[in-house]
Amino acid sequence: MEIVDIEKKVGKKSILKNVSCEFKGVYGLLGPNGAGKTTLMKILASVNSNYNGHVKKNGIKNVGYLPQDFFPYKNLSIEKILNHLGTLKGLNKETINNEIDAVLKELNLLKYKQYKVKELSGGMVRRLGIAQAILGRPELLIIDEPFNGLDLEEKIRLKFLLKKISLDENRVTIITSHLVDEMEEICTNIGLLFSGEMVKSDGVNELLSDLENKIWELECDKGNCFDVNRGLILSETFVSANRKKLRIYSDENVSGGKVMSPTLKDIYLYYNQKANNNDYTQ
Ligand SMILES: Nc1ncnc2c1ncn2[C@@H]1O[C@H](COP(=O)(O)OP(=O)(O)OP(=O)(O)O)[C@@H](O)[C@H]1O
Repeated sequence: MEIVDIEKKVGKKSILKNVSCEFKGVYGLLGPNGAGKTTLMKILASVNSNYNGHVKKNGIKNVGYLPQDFFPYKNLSIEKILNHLGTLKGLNKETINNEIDAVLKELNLLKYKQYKVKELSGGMVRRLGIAQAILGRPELLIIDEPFNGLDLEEKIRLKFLLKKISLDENRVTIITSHLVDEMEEICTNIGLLFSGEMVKSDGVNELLSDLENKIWELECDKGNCFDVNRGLILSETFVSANRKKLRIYSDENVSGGKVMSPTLKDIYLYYNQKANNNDYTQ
C-alpha cells in the first residue's frame, strides 16, 4: 500500500503537502497536534475524497477504520453496535454472527457483550471501536489515536491487544499517535509527519541504526555547557537544583558525555528540530 504526492488544501491552507510513503507491517504515523495525521487517515479510509495525488491500495478491498471521534449510540448493547456497524461495512449477517464472539474475546470484551455503551469505561469504548474495525478481518486496519483519554492501566492493556492483533495477522495496520513511547513498542515502521510534510518514513530498526553512536548524555552545571554548533540538544532535564542532564545528537564525540542507545523519542526530537531549523547536516 502506497501513497504518492497527496496534497490536501482547505481554502488557502495547505494541510498535507505532497505526502508520499509506503505503508508496511504495523505503521505508526507520528506527529504533533495539527500535523495532519487525522486528515491523512480519513483519506486512506476513503472518508475524505477531496484531495490531489494517488492512493495505491494494491488490491486491498476490505478496510477497518477506527476514527479519532468514535461515539457509538449510548443505549445500544455491544452486540447490537457490532451488528449495526458490521452491516454498514457491507458484511453479511452470517459473517457477523460467526465473528462477533471471537472478535470480542480478542478485545477482552466478550463477557460485556450485552452491556450498553453507557455502562462502559472510556477504555472499553475504545476497545469496542477496535472490535468494529477488525470485524470482517480487513486487510487494511486504520486506527486513529487509540490511546485518547485512557488511563495508564487501559493504555497498557490496549497496547498489548494492539500488538497481538497487528502481529498475528497478515495485514497492514496504520496507527496514529503523538505518544512516542507507546508507538515504539507496537510499530515496525514509522512515518514522521510535521506541519503536513512527511519528513521521514522507514523501518524502526533502520531509523534507530541511523542514529547509532550519535546520541549522547551529558551532565553538567546549569548554564551553557554544550556548544550548540557541535550538535543538537534534543532534551534537557534537571537532576538537582544546580545540575542538569542534556540529551544530545552529535556526529562527533561529546567531551565528558556518554554515548547512549537511540530511542524513537530521540528520532522524533531529532527530525522535529531539523524540520524546525531546516539547516543541520544532511
Ligand atoms: N475542515 C477543516 N477546515 C479547516 N481546517 C482544518 C479542517 N480539517 C483540518 N483542519 C486543520 O488541518 C490541520 C491538521 O488537522 P488534523 O486533525 O489532520 O491534525 P492531527 O495531526 O490529526 O492533529 P491531532 O493530533 O490534534 O488530532 C489542523 O491545523 C486543523 O486545524
